Amino acid sequence: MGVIKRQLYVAIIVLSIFLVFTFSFNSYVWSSLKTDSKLQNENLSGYGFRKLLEDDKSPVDRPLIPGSEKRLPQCIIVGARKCGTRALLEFLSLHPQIKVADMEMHFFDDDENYTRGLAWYQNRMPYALPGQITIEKTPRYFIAEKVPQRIQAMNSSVKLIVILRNPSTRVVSDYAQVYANKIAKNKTVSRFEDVVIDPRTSKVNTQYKAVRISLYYYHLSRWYLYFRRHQIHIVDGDNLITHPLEEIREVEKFLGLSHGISEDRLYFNETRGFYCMKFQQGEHCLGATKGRKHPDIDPDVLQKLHEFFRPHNKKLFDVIQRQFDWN
Ligand SMILES: Nc1ncnc2c1ncn2[C@@H]1O[C@H](COP(=O)(O)OS(=O)(=O)O)[C@@H](OP(=O)(O)O)[C@H]1O
Repeated sequence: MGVIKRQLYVAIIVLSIFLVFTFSFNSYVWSSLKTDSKLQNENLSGYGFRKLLEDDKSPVDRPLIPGSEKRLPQCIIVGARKCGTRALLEFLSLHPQIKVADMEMHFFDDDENYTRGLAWYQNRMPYALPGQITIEKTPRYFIAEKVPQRIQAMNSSVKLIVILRNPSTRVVSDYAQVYANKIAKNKTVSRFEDVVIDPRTSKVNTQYKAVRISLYYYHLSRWYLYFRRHQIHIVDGDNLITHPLEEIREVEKFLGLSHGISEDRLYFNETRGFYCMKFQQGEHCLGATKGRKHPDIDPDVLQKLHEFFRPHNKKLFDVIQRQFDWN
């Protein structure tokens, strides 16, 4: 009788272990399948895109799906500020082989973040499947002294994207952004003409930060100290506004990807005056802080700005062996 009882106990234990294992395995497979189809939808639907933006505002870690992992970016959009970095990042997020970090990371330019280490940075990246390229953008990287060296220390063969637009227009755009922020905080604001021209000399105020950021040659030279030419792709920010697909095709080529964003994913939105994106369930334009109306500027001041930038632009064109129509 004792032997039968013992055998019964053993059988019950073995059966329980079997049931627990089967149940856990099934729920794992089921949740993986659900997450997998969610991931595919993310690149296909408006819901997925908005979800991506929501995740950005309250970063919730998504469950790990088999084969996907958070990787350090293989490509970084390093700037320049107000040149179309957000538009490019969002357009690229439509590509099935690209995963973008929606938030600006400020890892390499912020000492406090940098000391948190690469594992911290990596953990803030989106999950990506093998073969997908992870991209982040932080426009301040372009002008921050320590950044090129730090990025090189992370990965000396990383791919970098720099977007440049007419430097004078960039100054106006920069001013418009700061102006809007100040107005929102009830702060006093100065006229563009008063900040961009030094009243003592009547020349362009080279201490004005927005002017300094537009000295592209100066900043880009630092990047060329750490990276080879073929690692840095320059996007024409003015053309990105009017012919985004042309610039996207060049970026796809630079990243070694085939065309993954069809023409019908972008359309010109008459109300916004900019290209927006189409999804199965809707459309998405960039937020109101992109594409602000620029103030009317005194033409003489604009002319002074153009003339100021001309020699700097020439140096830039010599270095990048490419011309832009910025006059
Ligand atoms: N499709 C589309 N929609 C809206 N805006 C577009 C688009 N493509 C390019 N741009 C231009 O992007 C400019 C803002 O640049 P950034 O995104 O780099 O700005 S920021 O540095 O991140 O604040 C922004 O500059 P402003 O027009 O001066 O606001 C736009 O001209």
